[in-house]
Amino acid sequence: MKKINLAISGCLGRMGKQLIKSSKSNNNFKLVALTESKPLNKKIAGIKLSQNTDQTFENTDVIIDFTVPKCTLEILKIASKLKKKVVIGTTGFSQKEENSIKKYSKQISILKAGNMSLGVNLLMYLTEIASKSLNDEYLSKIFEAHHKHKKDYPSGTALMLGKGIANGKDKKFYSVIGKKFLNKKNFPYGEKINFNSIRKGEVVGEHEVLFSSGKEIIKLNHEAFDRALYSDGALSAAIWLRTKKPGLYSMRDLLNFK
Ligand SMILES: NC(=O)C1=CN([C@@H]2O[C@H](COP(=O)(O)OP(=O)(O)OC[C@H]3O[C@@H](n4cnc5c(N)ncnc54)[C@H](O)[C@@H]3O)[C@@H](O)[C@H]2O)C=CC1
Ligand SMILES: O=C(O)C1=N[C@H](C(=O)O)C[C@H](O)C1
Repeated sequence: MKKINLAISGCLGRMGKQLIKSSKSNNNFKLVALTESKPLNKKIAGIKLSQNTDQTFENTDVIIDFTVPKCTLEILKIASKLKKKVVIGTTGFSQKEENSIKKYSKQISILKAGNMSLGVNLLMYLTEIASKSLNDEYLSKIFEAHHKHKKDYPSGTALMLGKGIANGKDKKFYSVIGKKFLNKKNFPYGEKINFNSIRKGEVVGEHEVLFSSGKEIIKLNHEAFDRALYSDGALSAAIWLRTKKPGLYSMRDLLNFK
């Protein structure tokens, strides 16, 4: 089968570097473009780094984006004009930006996931089942820990897990979001879902969903140790997206966790 011409944005970032490494050892891909936020006279894997322009992406089949929301929207504007497919791993979007992504997905195929790992998407599915199975005596809260460089909180994964709790109760997610704590030693359960985000060291990613009745606590936990987890998921998404018509897809569509 013809190789997928791949572009990676944010190529000097933690995920960008991981994606270059993982794509170079994956025969399904030919790396054709690498972008960064400013002009750099630098080559990686024989490819001259550039910025996000029509010309940069002209020869691309799929763009994988793990950057910042502003960059993602910049890429989607170009991708929708050139009819390119996009895998979005970036997190920290506002509601307005989420709505823009939805609008672009009417024109092009987009797979967007706050966490590209099989484990977290399975955890979200298990969270939905737990939330559906437990009565309203059980309150819930979500804990997450990441490296000290991470700017957004709660993490995209924590928000996914919160959505899993809401889905289990057949409620709108935004109606059940509680308090968002940062670097608290302890944090309370509430009538809504409270979040606590710890930023320390070089933690790759840890998430825990807790359900408590006061008489017992049920904990669902995921720990990531290697960013290859995410790049492998993103590359699988790029392959899966190849045959998909315009629309907004998630890893749950790819993994078939219904
Ligand atoms: N969905 C998932 O499975 C995962 C998502 N992430 C998310 O990916 C994003 C990036 O994470 P990291 O790689 O750790 O961050 P990072 O800060 O190490 O890398 C981001 C890169 O994007 C670049 N960038 C910013 N604006 C740009 C522009 N206009 N054009 C091109 N490049 C631009 C930056 O210069 C930087 O090199 C975060 O939102 C994070 O939450 C991270 C890991 C897994
Ligand atoms: O910034 C990170 O590192 C990660 N971000 C994603 C998130 O916001 O959930 C996914 C993963 O947890 C790593």
